Amino acid sequence: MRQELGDSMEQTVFVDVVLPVPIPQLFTYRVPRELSEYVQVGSRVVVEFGKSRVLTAIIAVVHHNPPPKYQAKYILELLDQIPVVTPSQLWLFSWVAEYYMCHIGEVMNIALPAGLKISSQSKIQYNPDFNNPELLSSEENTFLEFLLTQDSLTYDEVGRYLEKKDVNKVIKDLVAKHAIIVFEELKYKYKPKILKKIRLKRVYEGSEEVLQLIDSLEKSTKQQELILEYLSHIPIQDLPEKNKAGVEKTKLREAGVSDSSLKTLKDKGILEEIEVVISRFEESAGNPNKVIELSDAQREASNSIMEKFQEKQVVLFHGITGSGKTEIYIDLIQQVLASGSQVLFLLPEIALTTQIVTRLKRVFGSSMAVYHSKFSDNERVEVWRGVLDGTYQFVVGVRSSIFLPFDNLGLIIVDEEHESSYKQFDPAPRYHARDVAIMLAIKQHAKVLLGSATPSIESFFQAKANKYGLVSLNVRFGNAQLPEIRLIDVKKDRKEKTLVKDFSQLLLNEISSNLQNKEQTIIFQNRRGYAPYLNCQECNWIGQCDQCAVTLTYHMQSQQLICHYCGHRESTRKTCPDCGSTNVKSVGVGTEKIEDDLHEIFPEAVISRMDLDTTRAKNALQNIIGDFESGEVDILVGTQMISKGLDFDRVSLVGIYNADKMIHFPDFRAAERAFQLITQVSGRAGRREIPGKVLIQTGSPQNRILQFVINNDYVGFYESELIEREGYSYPPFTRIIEITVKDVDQTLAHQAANKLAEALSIRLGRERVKGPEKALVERIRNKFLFEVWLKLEKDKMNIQATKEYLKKEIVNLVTDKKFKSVQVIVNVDAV
Ligand SMILES: Nc1ncnc2c1ncn2[C@@H]1O[C@H](COP(=O)(O)OP(=O)(O)OP(=O)(O)O)[C@@H](O)[C@H]1O
Ligand SMILES: [Zn+2]
Repeated sequence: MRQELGDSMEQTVFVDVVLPVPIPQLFTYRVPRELSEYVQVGSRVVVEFGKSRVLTAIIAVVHHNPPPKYQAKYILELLDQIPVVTPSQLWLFSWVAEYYMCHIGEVMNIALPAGLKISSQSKIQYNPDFNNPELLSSEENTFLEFLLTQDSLTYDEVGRYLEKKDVNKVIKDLVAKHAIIVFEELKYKYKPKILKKIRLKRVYEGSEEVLQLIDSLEKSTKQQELILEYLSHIPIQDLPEKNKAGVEKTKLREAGVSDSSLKTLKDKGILEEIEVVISRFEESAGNPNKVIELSDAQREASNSIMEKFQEKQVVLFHGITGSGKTEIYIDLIQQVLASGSQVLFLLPEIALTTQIVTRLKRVFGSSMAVYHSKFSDNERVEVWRGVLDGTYQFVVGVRSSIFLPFDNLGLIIVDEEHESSYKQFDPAPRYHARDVAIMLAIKQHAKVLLGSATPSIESFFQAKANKYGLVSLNVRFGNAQLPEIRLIDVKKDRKEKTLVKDFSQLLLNEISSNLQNKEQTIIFQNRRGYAPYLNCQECNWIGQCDQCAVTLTYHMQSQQLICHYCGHRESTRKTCPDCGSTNVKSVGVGTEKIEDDLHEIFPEAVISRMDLDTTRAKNALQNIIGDFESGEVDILVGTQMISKGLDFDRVSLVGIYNADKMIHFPDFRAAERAFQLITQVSGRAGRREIPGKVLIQTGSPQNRILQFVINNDYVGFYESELIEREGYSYPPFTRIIEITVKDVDQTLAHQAANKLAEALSIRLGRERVKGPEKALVERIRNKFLFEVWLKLEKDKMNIQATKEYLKKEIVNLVTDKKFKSVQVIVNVDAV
């Protein structure tokens, strides 16, 4: 907060600011006297950083102490009279930085929408003092002549003029010859949305005046028509005060009004044009008081959640698929909003673009804001400001919405709390939104509701330990029953040669009878593309990414081989690059191939596909879901995207094409993930009157996880998984810090990782330090990756002290000349 200045008003004011860059400390700047009264914590300032960068920073402290070690520069500009970042946010940013071992500037960078960070761009200008034209080459001369005709040019514009990609050298030379000047121009990123409107000048507002005006235009039919058209929108004869708001220009145009008559009437001083700033979000006709009738079981669950909140900050709500968790959330949200507090509802990325938002909008209308990565920066800025000024008391958003400027939260709901997409992988901060939400709630004395049909092992553990309240809902809403789940032994079918394109007869029969009954089917395969790889049948060549240690995935539609790690693409090959054979085949199965095979087997069926490849465009996902909802599509093939909280009426069959990859994945969380994913996908079946069936194709029907899945036994799964976790010291018994050491030189990366692991084990003990080992994908974008894992027992280790020690050891490593090029990445609570 701003400190009292008392009678020392003459003293120079300094501010310590957070800069959106990875540096460990705050920087001090000096405030020009004319601004010193206005600087406040949480306001943005524009400052120069380094020699040529201009950045937006946030004021964290206002004081009178000049920095001891350097001469403070002046702030260049103060952007806000009213702070855009709250004290609670600044606190959260530094908590996140500390906990996830990154810099506060990196948190700020992720938290603030780009539209709130003005940036600078370099431009060049002719130097008016230049008088050595003999120094210039003829090319430079021509360019300078062109520059003289322009005010200034951006680097891009220079590139376009010179038809060169890299103009740095050209510019550097010209600067050295003092022929041009480089300067920074600030670009404001946020642009308000402007609506152009037309209205009558005030003198015509009265009914007498209007009538006279119409009469006076007797001879100019077009102009008279325009006035009459205007009056049809705004009957100022009856309501003169309506004139003030005017009519949208586009509305008049739609009615056939020409620009020329508009211009004439403007020139004559009869009409005027005004611009108003409007919201980017449509006013939707919500009915804020829509009453939900909860079923008895739902009402009981809702009451029980409220009761548990009396004692516990966090409640875990374990409600099976289709139990109607959303309706219960709505009930709770209404109660909290009515008490005057803010509510944040977190959803995983995919779930958010879809049905649930529509359902919430219907209840909460335009008082609810949505915060999403497919929104433009401008839209994000409007949500940010709307939360600040109280327009939005309720926000539904993805993980980054925990950074919005709330100051009075009453409830945070984390739906599908088990979802790993709540954890950010790259770049830093590598935070887990669920865990940050709990910290935020503690800070603001709010409650947290974690909801899932398949809770994370961590959360269920906390609930069992009585740290969180636990509420369970074990019946589906209405008359719906949980689906019947059966395993199909594909090994047996393969031996008996009854598989058709790797589909079992049983699954095909069920799909076929579903088609006859006009019921819908979902087929799940957790692999996109056509086939995992291309393989030469003669010499065994396999298509690999040049830069990453992975096979390239074959995509048939685009006829490309694509690396799913770095995005590298190349066109497919008909012949083997090694031996020249034409016997090159695709091996393995992705969603694109399944769609293709099903087309062949069921030519009459309408089939659609939902994966990363088909949903890139802005509305693609909605369209796929819409077509499936409306019943136009018979079979939907998809990756894990189809498991995310979708609610369809007529799905009576879910087929899981191959469960084996999921259950045999080499990762301590593989079992948990597989159980969650298969249960969630299965949960899309039979959500209404029609009972659902789930068929799972597998080579390991005896597998522990699958046995729990078919019995719908979450608690059994949890208990068995917990034994495994305890045996191997994995979370929830430990915290895991994953350290990745990267370098283009494999040996160097390995040596560096070894050195770090050695240093860490001296203090922590060998048994707490695992590795270094090659990462699962050992090379990405030409860098070799080695991982060191710290397993820190929660009850024995001082995590804070360990982190400090780790920081120190990393600094030791990277300041060693030998390892100068090595990059170290720390991921706290890696998942
Ligand atoms: N009280 C209610 N009144 C009317 N319809 C309801 C009610 N409760 C639930 N439903 C309907 O039942 C269906 C399932 O509810 P919902 O999608 O909220 O389940 P869920 O618990 O979120 O399941 P999942 O975890 O599988 O996503 C929805 O279509 C929902 O509209
Ligand atoms: Zn690659």
